[in-house]
Amino acid sequence: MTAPRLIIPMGDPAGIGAEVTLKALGQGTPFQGQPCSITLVGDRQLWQDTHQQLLNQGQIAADPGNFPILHQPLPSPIHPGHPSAASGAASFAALAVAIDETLQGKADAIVTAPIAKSAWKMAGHLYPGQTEVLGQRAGVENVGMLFVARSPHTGWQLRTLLATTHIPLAQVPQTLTPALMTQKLDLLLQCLHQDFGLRHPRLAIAGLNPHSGEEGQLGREEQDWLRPWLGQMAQRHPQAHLEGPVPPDTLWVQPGRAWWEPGQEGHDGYLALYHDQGLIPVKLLAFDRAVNTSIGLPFVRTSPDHGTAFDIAGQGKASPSSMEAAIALALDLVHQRRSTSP
Ligand SMILES: NC(=O)C1=CN([C@@H]2O[C@H](COP(=O)(O)OP(=O)(O)OC[C@H]3O[C@@H](n4cnc5c(N)ncnc54)[C@H](O)[C@@H]3O)[C@@H](O)[C@H]2O)C=CC1
Ligand SMILES: NCC(=O)COP(=O)(O)O
Repeated sequence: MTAPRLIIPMGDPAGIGAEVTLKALGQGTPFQGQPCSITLVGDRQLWQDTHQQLLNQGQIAADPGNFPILHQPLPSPIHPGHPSAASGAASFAALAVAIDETLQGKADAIVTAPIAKSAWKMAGHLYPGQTEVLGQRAGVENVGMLFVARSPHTGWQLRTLLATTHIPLAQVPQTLTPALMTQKLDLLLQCLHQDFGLRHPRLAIAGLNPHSGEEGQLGREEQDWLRPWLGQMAQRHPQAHLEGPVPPDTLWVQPGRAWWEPGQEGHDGYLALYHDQGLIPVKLLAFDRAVNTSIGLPFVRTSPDHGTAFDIAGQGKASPSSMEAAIALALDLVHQRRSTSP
């Protein structure tokens, strides 16, 4: 069996993508003792300049010269911390190359460095994020945004799927429908089985309103359709244990305990109804180690949970820990899928 082949597009060249990637790769490969091959995508000179700058600061960073680089020249000069149409065009092109290579069977997993959606817009690429581009190019409509983080204190793994992602808050109630929720729940259960080996998972599903609506006094979605929908889902998935709609504030008490206190149990997965409902607890607990994973794709895709960090770009201050976790999880998922594929 060949070692997993990972491909890493640089992300926004005005951000911290190259820095966290080279720091995470440290001495090169194998990665944390695991054999793998890594291909970098992006402007060769920028990879090399980033390496040189980190070396000048006495930091540990892998030499990009030790990896194959699929060179994507910058359309015009980039200034760290300043996203532009050029930086957006470059990050979009690098992602497109990584997807093409993977769909052609030349890589097993894509580990994306962060892009800026605003820079994509400046470059004329009107996508809410990388997830949608990955789904479209892979021909998959139902892609899920799952955040995965392992507690360094207890070893417990937090897994949170977002039912809706990059839409304005005001659009959340009308976007959430029983059909969408069914798609996302099916996807989460399939992923927990395929990628994490969990056949009988315990899941908690968030409510939308304070106190899950308090019998309609604080919002009606729970009683109008979320509760009946959950009843149907319990019949559709008798192998799983589904709880909800859990009041969205108290939902996160138990994962907090499971994260910090040995012996505490959390659920195997959480279904949050919108971006910040799921990501505020994820980032509060695990900003330094959570991984954004796209589920439903025909290949593995992971990414650090943070963004481009333009405020510290080019300064050598960025922490590589979430990128390290993203690379490690990509390797785990490739191994897991290989072991379960027929
Ligand atoms: N996976 C992706 O491609 C993601 C991209 N973004 C994009 O990133 C851009 C900036 O978003 P923000 O909300 O400002 O989030 P951000 O994560 O880039 O920055 C938030 C704060 O965390 C700090 N930070 C982020 N990563 C860090 C690291 N590795 N080490 C040390 N400090 C770090 C930053 O300096 C900043 O103070 C936006 O354009 C957004 O669309 C945001 C999240 C994920
Ligand atoms: N908040 C998560 C995020 O912005 C990542 O989005 P994507 O680019 O991975 O779709």
